[in-house]
Amino acid sequence: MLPTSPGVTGHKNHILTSHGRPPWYGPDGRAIHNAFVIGIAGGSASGKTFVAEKIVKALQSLPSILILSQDSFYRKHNEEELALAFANELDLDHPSAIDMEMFVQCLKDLKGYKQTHIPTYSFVSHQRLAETKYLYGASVIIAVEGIMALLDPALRDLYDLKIFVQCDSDLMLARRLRRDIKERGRTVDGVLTQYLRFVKPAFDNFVGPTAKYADIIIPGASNMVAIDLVVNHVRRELAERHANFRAELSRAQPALEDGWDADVRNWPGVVLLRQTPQLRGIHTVLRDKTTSREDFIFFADRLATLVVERGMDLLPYVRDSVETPTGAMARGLKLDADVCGVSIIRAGGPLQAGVQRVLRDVPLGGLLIQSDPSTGEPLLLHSSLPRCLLHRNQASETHVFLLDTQIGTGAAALMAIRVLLDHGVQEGKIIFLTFLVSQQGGPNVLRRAFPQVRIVTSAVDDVLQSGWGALDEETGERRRVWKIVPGMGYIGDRYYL
Ligand SMILES: Nc1ncnc2c1ncn2[C@@H]1O[C@H](COP(=O)(O)OP(=O)(O)O)[C@@H](O)[C@H]1O
Ligand SMILES: O=c1ccn([C@@H]2O[C@H](COP(=O)(O)O)[C@@H](O)[C@H]2O)c(=O)[nH]1
Repeated sequence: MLPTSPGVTGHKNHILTSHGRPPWYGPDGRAIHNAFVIGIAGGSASGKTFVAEKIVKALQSLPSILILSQDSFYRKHNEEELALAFANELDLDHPSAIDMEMFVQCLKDLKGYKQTHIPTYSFVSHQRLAETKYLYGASVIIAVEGIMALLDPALRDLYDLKIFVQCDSDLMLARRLRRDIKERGRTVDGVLTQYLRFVKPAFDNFVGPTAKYADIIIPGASNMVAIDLVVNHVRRELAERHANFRAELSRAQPALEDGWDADVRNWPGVVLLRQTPQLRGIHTVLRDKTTSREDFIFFADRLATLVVERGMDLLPYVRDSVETPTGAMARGLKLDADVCGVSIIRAGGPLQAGVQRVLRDVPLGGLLIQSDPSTGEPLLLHSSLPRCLLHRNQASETHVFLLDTQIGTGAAALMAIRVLLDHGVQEGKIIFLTFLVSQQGGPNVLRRAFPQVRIVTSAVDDVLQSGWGALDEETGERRRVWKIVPGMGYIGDRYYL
């Protein structure tokens, strides 16, 4: 757990997720635009955090909003620097006090929809802490606040909107005195010494002059009107982006490319399980609407094992030899890959259990993706990836079994693959394991966007039918639904209900 006490920066960098994250990529699977970034600079205690929090609060109906604080990027201090800091004699207001390179890199990652790890800094111990904070999915707003947020040109290049909070210096000093004594364990003398020696000169030399880069100057007090203007501007910008995205999606109806075989079964990346009598028998039970829940679970579990076992054949193996109990040597193979499983919740559940039966101690994670009832768009509601995927260098070496029992339109699959790629997983190391795919729709969408992803399926059904679901009592609306025909119905419901 990260410390969330005052004086520690972990509590400042947080993502607020409200209604889920809509697609941040187009039908080709590539990101359409970058996250919208707001840079907020101003003197110490001018009200930067206050402004950032008010903006985020006003925009809370938008998904995935992050406040990123420059305070997290103070450098690690050695013993000598620490002693100076505790004596209020370390200059923490000079630009060199901030690890600007790391700040820029983290912001670049977030703006490009990649995951990142933010350092944590304690104002009480004047030190960078051992913990880092994993951040991912801030697709909409990143309000970057810090005294030097507008100083570095590389940082400025990343902002879509630049704000400077202009505050009277007496007010800043009064606020700082109160805050540093209450939250950062300082004394009146200490705060004043540091202020006169470092904070004020740094403001005059470095911070104040960056106001010229701002698109908008916000007063440090009584600033709700200015904040409202900013919020309206951001809303307009984001609405425009969303409208463009919709237009692009509607233009890109899935269609077979020239030269593609009309039958999904013959596509290079699609591995269809051999249609043996036992497999067909299992399918018959699962497709039968009169099958009891107990039988459904039993046969779904059997099918999951067969699908996962087939997926195992797509992983790399190396030669191995072992001595047998007879004293002879036997040549064989051993698995040569780090593998994890990520299921699309909750229909991926039966396959997740299958992966656990086949690969002992396999790291597992989940992605909760549901469709928006009003637009039909997929929404990423929750992501809990296994630890091996949180760091890019490890993620790039890991094979991922992505698990969902059906691929219909391919919308959830596309989103899940995008999340994995954002974390650095290699496209060719993603193997989608499923019970059933539709001949139209899903595989077509996936092959077009991510041709290296392989799909292992136990069946291909011919029809993908769209229709309207049951009436929602609360909204009075019906949700657009897709079903594979003949299909197996909603496998998650039949398995878990
Ligand atoms: N517009 C405002 N109205 C009232 N109090 C404010 C306002 N802006 C900031 N403050 C108060 O001033 C103090 C310092 O503000 P903060 O936003 O933490 O400064 P900064 O992030 O610039 O260092 C906080 O206690 C905050 O609540
Ligand atoms: O260990 C530290 C690190 C920084 N400071 C002071 O913090 C302010 C910047 O933070 P704001 O939230 O923008 O006020 C800067 O003026 C440093 O002097 C510190 O006191 N101790």
